Amino acid sequence: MIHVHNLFVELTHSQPRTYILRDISLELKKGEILGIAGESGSGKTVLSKTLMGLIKEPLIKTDGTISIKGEKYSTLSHLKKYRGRFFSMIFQNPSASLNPVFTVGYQLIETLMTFNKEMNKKEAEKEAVKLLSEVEIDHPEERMKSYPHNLSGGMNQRVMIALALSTNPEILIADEPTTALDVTIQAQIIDLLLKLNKQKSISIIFISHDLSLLQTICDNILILYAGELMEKISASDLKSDMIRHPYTYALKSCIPDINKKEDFLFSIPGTIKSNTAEDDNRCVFHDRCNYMTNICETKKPKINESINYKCHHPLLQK
Ligand SMILES: Nc1ncnc2c1ncn2[C@@H]1O[C@H](COP(=O)(O)OP(=O)(O)OP(=O)(O)O)[C@@H](O)[C@H]1O
Repeated sequence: MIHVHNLFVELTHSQPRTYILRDISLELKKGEILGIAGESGSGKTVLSKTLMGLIKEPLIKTDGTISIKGEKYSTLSHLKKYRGRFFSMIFQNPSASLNPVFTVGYQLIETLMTFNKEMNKKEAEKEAVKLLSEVEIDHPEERMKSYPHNLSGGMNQRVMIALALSTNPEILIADEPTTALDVTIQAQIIDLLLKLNKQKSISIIFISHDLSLLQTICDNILILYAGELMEKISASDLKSDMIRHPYTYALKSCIPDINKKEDFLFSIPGTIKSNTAEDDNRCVFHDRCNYMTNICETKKPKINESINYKCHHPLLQK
């Protein structure tokens, strides 16, 4: 459904040249759930916004193509027509994404009528109630009259999902959709997304810091670091520690083990840095990697269709 080839997004007018996304290629199939993980600042949100053609200065796409349903685009302005109709997005904080001065019903009806010009108000109202019950909101007719501040965070996230579904998208981009919710509500929202994925064959791009969640719900996971794709791994390989890249391994080691009493929690030493022209000929993770050798400082490792990790010293070959 989507193929991204060698995508570069840079920060304009920066010295040295600064890459926000560098040489990213990915593929998303119909019905697939693709996870995107990485530390804060690794480029997860910029990648999803680039797919929707939503980035603007100072961010600029400098190279690469995005193919959607066989149509190949090298400029982002052409992606506008897919926004809403093909891609919908749900965000971290539903209460901030909904308009506080309009009822839930009004916001759904407006969106439905904007995207379906032939739909009249009565039909849109009926469809809005149907959407609210599809996202498992009780008494949907009554809820139509509620304002976002009348609803809990979990209910608002369900309304956001209903809004996202109102355009009948083929891909849902969920950017940390449960981070602002408490744990029990998180589980309900995840269950709802998985149900929609199964029932409607909607593909989902799920952005999260939470590797343990991603390995449970996704088919494949992309590990980003400083704007570069470090590894593409299947959920089953991640679960069974069939990990190649030291960064993926380090990220997974940050998940606390409930069965072990530990004196301290593991964290990756150092901090993520900007990806600049200085990284042209070296591994961008080299300065934080336990396996670093001379080659890591002089040659950038490659990731491609046959090698799913960007590392000179993949772990399983040791
Ligand atoms: N409008 C912008 N102007 C300048 N830099 C930006 C802009 N938007 C994002 N960036 C930079 O791009 C990098 C990637 O940001 P992004 O928000 O995609 O990270 P992320 O992985 O989603 O982080 P988080 O998990 O904290 O949401 C960061 O270094 C960020 O500072």
